[in-house]
Amino acid sequence: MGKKVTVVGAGFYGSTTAQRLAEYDVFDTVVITDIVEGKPAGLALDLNQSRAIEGFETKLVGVTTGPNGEGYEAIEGSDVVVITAGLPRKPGMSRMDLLETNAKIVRQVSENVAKYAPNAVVIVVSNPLDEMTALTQLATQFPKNRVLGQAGMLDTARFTNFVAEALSVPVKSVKTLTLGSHGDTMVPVPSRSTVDGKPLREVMPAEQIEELVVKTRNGGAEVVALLKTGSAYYAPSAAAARMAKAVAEDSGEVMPVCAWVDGEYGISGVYLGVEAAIGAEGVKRVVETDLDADELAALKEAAEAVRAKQGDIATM
Ligand SMILES: NC(=O)C1=CN([C@@H]2O[C@H](COP(=O)(O)OP(=O)(O)OC[C@H]3O[C@@H](n4cnc5c(N)ncnc54)[C@H](O)[C@@H]3O)[C@@H](O)[C@H]2O)C=CC1
Ligand SMILES: CC(=O)C(=O)O
Repeated sequence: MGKKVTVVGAGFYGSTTAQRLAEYDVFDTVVITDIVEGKPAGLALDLNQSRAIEGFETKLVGVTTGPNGEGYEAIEGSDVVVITAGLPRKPGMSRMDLLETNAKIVRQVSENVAKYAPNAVVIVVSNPLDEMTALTQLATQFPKNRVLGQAGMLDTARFTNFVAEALSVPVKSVKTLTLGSHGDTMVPVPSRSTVDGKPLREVMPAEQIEELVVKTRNGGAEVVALLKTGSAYYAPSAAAARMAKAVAEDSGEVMPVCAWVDGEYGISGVYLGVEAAIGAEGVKRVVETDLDADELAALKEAAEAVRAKQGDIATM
């Protein structure tokens, strides 16, 4: 049977994710849902009309859902569900300021996903990301490997871009890594970063690396401050779409994602940004990498910060 993916939320993140997923042409169907009357259907109509130009066969279906789960039958049989529903930040807001509002939205969406797409892998993007990923697992009661969050790919892509720009080298020649939370305790990992295979620390002074680490942590806020009306979506949707593709193709590709950590790095019982192999079952395995002592300490600190918040969301 053909593959099916659902994108919940037809805002900036959801619509660009749906477009990327359709253009990959690896799914038979992309369903896009929102609570706004007509918007998902309009987006699907528009995207379907681009098929003849872009040359993809994937069919898009847009559905408006109601407060009591009306319309959710459309997501039945989804192999993957990407949850983008929720408010984005405005200038001056932290991701954590979205916690209570988005928790209500994500819980309602998750309960319907559990009911109508009980076998799906769920990729969460709504903020605050680490907490919303934990909440989705709680509300769906899906196995922990089948619920993961998108953040690390985006944060890593930002770090890579900043290094490439600073050194005026092709993006392709740069490899970086970012772990930890999608927030203040994000952990960019210079020790695992290279330029043309050479350690980043050999080609860039320590102070400049530190500047780019800080710029990476503020990567999302910098875009919010410029856009003023919402948050980033081109790079974020590229990351979520790649994760959904890896699930559909059962590729086993290793990506930085928010995954359930159970003993890796000496950390247990928390959703955290780590590298993981992604496939049909979601997270196939968490992949540990060597970290410097200070990077490992920062990752443990991130785990404790996220754990404290993930406790609160159980009651939201
Ligand atoms: N994890 C990450 O790296 C990133 C996360 N985000 C987060 O993604 C979320 C979406 O961002 P945008 O698309 O830019 O916002 P947006 O405001 O453009 O779209 C959000 C959409 O969610 C819809 N929605 C609200 N309640 C819903 C429900 N119960 N069911 C279905 N749809 C519902 C709204 O009607 C709206 O169309 C935000 O929480 C944002 O902070 C954004 C960028 C990066
Ligand atoms: C919005 C958000 O989380 C980001 O751009 O990183």
